[in-house]
Amino acid sequence: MTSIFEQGLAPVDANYAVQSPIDFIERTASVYPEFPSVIHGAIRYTWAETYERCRRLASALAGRGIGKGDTVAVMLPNIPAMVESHFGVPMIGAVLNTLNVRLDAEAIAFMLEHGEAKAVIADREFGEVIRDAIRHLEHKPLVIDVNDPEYGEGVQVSDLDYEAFLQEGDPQFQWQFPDNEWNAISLNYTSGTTGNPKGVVYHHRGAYLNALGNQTVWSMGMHPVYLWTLPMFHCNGWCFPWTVTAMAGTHICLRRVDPEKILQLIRDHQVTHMCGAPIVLNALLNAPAAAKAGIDHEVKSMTAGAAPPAQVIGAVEEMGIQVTHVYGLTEVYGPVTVCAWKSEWDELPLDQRARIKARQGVRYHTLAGTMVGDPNTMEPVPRDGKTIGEIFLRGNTVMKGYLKNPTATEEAFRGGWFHTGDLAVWHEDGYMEIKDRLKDIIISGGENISTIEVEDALYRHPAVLEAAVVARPDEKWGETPCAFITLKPEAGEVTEDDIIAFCREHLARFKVPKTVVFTDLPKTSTGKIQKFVLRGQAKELS
Ligand SMILES: Nc1ncnc2c1ncn2[C@@H]1O[C@H](COP(=O)(O)OP(=O)(O)OP(=O)(O)O)[C@@H](O)[C@H]1O
Repeated sequence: MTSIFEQGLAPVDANYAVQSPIDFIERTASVYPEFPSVIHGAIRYTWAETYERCRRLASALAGRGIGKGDTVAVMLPNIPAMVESHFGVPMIGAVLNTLNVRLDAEAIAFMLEHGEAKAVIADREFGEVIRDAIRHLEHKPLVIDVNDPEYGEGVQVSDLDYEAFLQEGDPQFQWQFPDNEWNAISLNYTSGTTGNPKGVVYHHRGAYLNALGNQTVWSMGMHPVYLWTLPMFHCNGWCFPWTVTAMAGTHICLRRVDPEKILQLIRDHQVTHMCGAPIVLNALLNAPAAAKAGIDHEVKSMTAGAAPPAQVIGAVEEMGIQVTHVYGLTEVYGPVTVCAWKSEWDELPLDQRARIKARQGVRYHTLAGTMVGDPNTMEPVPRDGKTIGEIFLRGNTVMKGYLKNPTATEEAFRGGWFHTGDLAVWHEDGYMEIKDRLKDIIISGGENISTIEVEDALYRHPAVLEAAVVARPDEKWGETPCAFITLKPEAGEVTEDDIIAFCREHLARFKVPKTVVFTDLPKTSTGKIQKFVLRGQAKELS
């Protein structure tokens, strides 16, 4: 007897195809050609037009000798050219390197050189930086200038205009599927909250899976109206350029995060979905009441990038915006776990619901496994909601590795898991809850203090707009919590003592900040608070 496994049913062309998210645009453009694809101010495209523009881009790049395995860098805000790059570049087997638009010329030059970019597509807003960066390069890439009519300023980066470049391309270009789904689709440098950028390489299969994973965990139906409040340069917009296209949705472009503009676009276009760091949600909450008025349709938001304080989740939901809380990193294509919601929690009071939702949750369907474990023994911690361990992830939506950095790659994958550097507890129901990043946790008198827990308490203070807590070196305790706080404009007089007294009511005594600094908080381009900058400031205080 031979088993079914031994019947020689090998994969053949008829039953085994490469998985790539560029496939989605062909389907959407052929099924829904007249549906709106991209809206940017006065610019409106249909899916037939967007598909044509992507094919032109692919063809024009190929015409300039760019092809399989070459890197094409883009320095773009969330505009149509950015959506088009997510398809046009990989259509020729090239690798899309989305650059962080907040970086300076030196950092950009490093990335262009390290990633060996053959072409750069750049918006004039960043013209000066790109010009400076390219001056430093030995091998000059082809530079394409994007003159966005919605911007109309900036510095021209080359004589080759993006629209003219598209005209060089064939709108019916017969693009090729990758011959292997393990081929690289994109290169994303880590955003540098830790200061050391590493080139994270994604493959077609992972991008395809995470794009569909997003749709599944969010129960996203057909034709979402998706507002680009998350930078597409960050983990390829968490794979949403591909998700929204798969669902024949409309990409609503947005050059910069401006709460009043966001609220206006939500109203004008009846936006159904948007993503962003908790700080973006907080900014919407604190927008003027008039700007918030008149939104009466259902809006869904997905948040990650930092721990959303329960207070922020509760207040946003009260405002009528439903929150889905996800967690991930650049190394795993954006979000890969979700606080999967259960209807039995619907009846709980808002505050309790928000606390449950503040947990980072369980794996996406498209991720193989999560574990909270001891980083030395790699043994899982007990599911008691108390023991802290590191979060480990594994599966098809973990990066290929770091570009030209085998040591860091090996280290990151040690023991068969991807090491996140995030510390969490595991609850009895299998949901993870982050307590801190390994490098952020405060150790005071031998006790661990979760900066997230202290921040959560601070956000409950009615005068606090934003808060971040870091370790301040201390002779007696080793470290003590130091709180940096931005007050709401209408807060009035609030003192260090007021904040400390408030924290005493909500936290164990050893967790209460010993120092409070009122200031503006330094942030990354994705809206994350740069704790390493604050740690430096806290050190100086000592
Ligand atoms: N839902 C979440 N809750 C708490 N923290 C989160 C959540 N989502 C993401 N994070 C934090 O963001 C980190 C991933 O961020 P990202 O990959 O953008 O890198 P970065 O921190 O901005 O830059 P770098 O890795 O260079 O320091 C996670 O490791 C985690 O610490």
